[in-house]
Amino acid sequence: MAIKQPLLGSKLNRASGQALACFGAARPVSAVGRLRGSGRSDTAALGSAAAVQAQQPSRRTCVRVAAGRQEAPPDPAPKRVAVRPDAASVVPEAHKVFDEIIINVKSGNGGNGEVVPAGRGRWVPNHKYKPGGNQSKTIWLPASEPGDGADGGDVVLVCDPGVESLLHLHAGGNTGGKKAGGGAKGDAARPTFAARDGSNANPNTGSGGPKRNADIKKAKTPALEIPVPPGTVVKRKGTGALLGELLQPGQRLVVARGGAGGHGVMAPSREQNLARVSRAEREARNKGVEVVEVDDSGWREDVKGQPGQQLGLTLLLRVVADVGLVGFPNAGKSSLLKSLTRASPTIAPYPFTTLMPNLGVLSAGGGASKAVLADLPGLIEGAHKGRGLGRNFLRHLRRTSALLHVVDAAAPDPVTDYYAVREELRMYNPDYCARPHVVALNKMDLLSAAAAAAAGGAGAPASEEAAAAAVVARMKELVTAIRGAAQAQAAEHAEHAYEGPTPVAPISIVPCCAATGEGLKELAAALQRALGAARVAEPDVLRTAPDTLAEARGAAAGPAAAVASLAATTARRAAAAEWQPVASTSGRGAAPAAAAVGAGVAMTAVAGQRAAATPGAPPPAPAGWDDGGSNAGGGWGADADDAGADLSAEELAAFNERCRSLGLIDDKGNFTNVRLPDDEEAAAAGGGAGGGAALAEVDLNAASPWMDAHGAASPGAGSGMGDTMDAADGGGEPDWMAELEGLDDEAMAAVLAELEAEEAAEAAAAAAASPTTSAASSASGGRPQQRQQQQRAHTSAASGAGAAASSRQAAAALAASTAQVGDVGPEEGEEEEEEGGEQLVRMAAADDPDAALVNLSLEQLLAMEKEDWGDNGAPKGLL
Ligand SMILES: Nc1nc2c(ncn2[C@@H]2O[C@H](COP(=O)(O)OP(=O)(O)OP(=O)(O)O)[C@@H](O)[C@H]2O)c(=O)[nH]1
Ligand SMILES: [Mg+2]
Repeated sequence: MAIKQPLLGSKLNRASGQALACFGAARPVSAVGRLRGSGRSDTAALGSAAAVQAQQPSRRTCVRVAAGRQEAPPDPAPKRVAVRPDAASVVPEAHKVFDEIIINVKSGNGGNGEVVPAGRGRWVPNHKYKPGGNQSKTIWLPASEPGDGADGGDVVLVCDPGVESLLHLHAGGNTGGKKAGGGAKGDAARPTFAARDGSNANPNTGSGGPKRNADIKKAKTPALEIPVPPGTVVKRKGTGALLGELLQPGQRLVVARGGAGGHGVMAPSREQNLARVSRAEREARNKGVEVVEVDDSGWREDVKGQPGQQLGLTLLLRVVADVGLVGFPNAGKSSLLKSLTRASPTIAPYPFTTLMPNLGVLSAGGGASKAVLADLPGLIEGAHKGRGLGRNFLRHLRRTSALLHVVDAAAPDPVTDYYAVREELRMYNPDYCARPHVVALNKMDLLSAAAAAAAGGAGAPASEEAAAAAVVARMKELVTAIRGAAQAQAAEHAEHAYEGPTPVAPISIVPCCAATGEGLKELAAALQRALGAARVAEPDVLRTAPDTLAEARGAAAGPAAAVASLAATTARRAAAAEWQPVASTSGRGAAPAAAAVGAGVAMTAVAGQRAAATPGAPPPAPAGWDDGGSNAGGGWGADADDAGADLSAEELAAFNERCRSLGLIDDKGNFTNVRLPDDEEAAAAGGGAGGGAALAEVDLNAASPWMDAHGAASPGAGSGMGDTMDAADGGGEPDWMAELEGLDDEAMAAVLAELEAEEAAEAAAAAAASPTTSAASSASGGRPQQRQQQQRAHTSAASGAGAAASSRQAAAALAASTAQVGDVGPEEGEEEEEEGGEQLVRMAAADDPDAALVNLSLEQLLAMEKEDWGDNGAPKGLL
């Protein structure tokens, strides 16, 4: 009985049979095995083209290759995409992300192969012919030399150190705005880069190809090279699959393989065809296959060139730099980069002047090697969640080894600024906080000017001295408080057992002034030390040393003692360190700024002497998270600028007071679980109790001399920047931050209306998806209310943890700490975030049956945790 077995379209490919006939080779081709179009259509996936090419020999069923061919011509020079630094075309996109782009790429189609009628040769022009010579004009080309079509051009990304950004790709592709060969819906606006198609083997068999000499086996098609800057990460759009990273100059990544050229085929003669068909039929029948139809047109498919690949790519730039400059907007990062290096970034008195990282090479500071500094766009609170495009900016830190925290010393609360940025780093990626870092207290000139004004006016010698003293006092206070904030962050990390390495203290805190150049030498030296530390430090050294952690944990038992013990640790380090006085710059003039920087020397020396004179000072602590004192001679931990290392009783009191004002410890000296709230939380708290009141005062605009001076330049009504950030907050979508900048009132109203509509749609979708949470969310009227609910829940959970008296409170603490784990998770896909969030919530609920009793229903808790997880910036993509 005949077995009915459809032959994939019920057709046989007779080309296979022909191969047997032509070569008589014992190829493993069964009548059912060789199917029409086999192996020819699977070129969509990246890399499959290579596999297809590997199969090519087996596909050449009817090609006879003549011996003694000439060598193939050398590859033509690859075509390069012109870099168009046409800023005009991108200016309207201001405040969008330029270091990320989605592009379409399309590799070239393969050219068609040649079909030569069986048994027939032909006369072709003789290229060696010269008039008057003895060569004939034409030569007889045997019929057995059909030419192959050329492969289509590849699309290749090339790492080019001469390119600094992805801007040139934003300027458009090379297809004149056209989408090459179709593409997914909605991607028409993307820049499209298409490589050239392969030429046909013979102009008679297709269109466009150059006339080829039959001696040439296969023409080459130049690849389309797209230059990208070092540090470009390439992902497949849609799946997010990482295709590769380009780090080294000259590195190449083939992102789309050109389609394979069609094979030259000698068309079978009628007799051959008949014989082949009947043989295939016979073989199939012998195997019990019922043959419905025999397709002998397969060889024609072989002649056709394969289509090229077409895909969407997401290109991200993570700069490759040694030091990343981080800080709030307007802190002076770009100004410092400009002063420290030869880079010329844009500097302006409005936030988000810097949209893309600026690179500069630091050769000062006595370091043997040159360091690349990357000035990043400003961060704001909530950056780790994406506020103000923070996530886009934070990812640039991935490849830096050390950080320079730029703090505006003249801002209302520089310490809070520093702490806020540190927290953003920690919540985005805890590893960032374990990197050696230097704090630059920038704009000391403004501090000095303010002090001089307060002391009775600049110019009078007596008041100048008083001003200098006031600046020194302020600087000392700042240095001490920043040290304290760093330690408190480490202590908090230990107390809550957050994931990741413990945040480290700054290697140096350097007062400086980008405007006058004061302190820059010291800053450069400090950066070199930080880089030295990063180079020598094992990963473990960057992490927490157990003994230091133990001290930090002791904070829970005796907070005041813990603060003292932390301070003592620092003092021990100061005593043990080989003090290296900072080169004084005070000799340059009697300006208060110079005095302030010079005061760093005096204070360093005083601190060193005082620490050395402390009776019974314990031996130096072992290398640790903020220590590593073994590197004498200016290495890791040699805090030459650590003016606040040794604390007197009053200083300690001031330090505690500072911590209290920051909300890091409560009135009794206990470390609190208070985090710096975002603007919404501050608004919800209404300048409420405890640290909230102090924290609510944080306002980038208020009372800032430099902002006031330039406030009028800010767009929109009111205080510009502040308004913009609030609007971005209200929208809840970080990317709106960019969009809102510079909009007029009308446009702003339209954007806000759109935001509201979107939120309403979101709420409706959420209600449809989850009937249990819909009641709560609709009752509370959408996302802002949901957030407030979450905040209330969060607050009650935190306060429960503080009291720590009952199992319910323990439950709240558990829930809170569970949420924190989510906060610091690494980046992953969005779906994973959701799943992970739910999982954690379920775990929390399962572990703690009392959770529902802590002023919260389980539904509320679920909603809160989901919200938390979604907003915590946890990981989208591998950034
Ligand atoms: N007086 C004074 N002004 C400074 C100093 N450093 C920077 N500025 C000013 O501060 C403003 C902001 O400087 P930028 O360097 O653009 O600040 P940024 O941190 O790069 O700002 P973003 O790019 O927006 O994040 C500019 O008007 C600078 O002139 C300084 O040391 N003293
Ligand atoms: Mg800048």
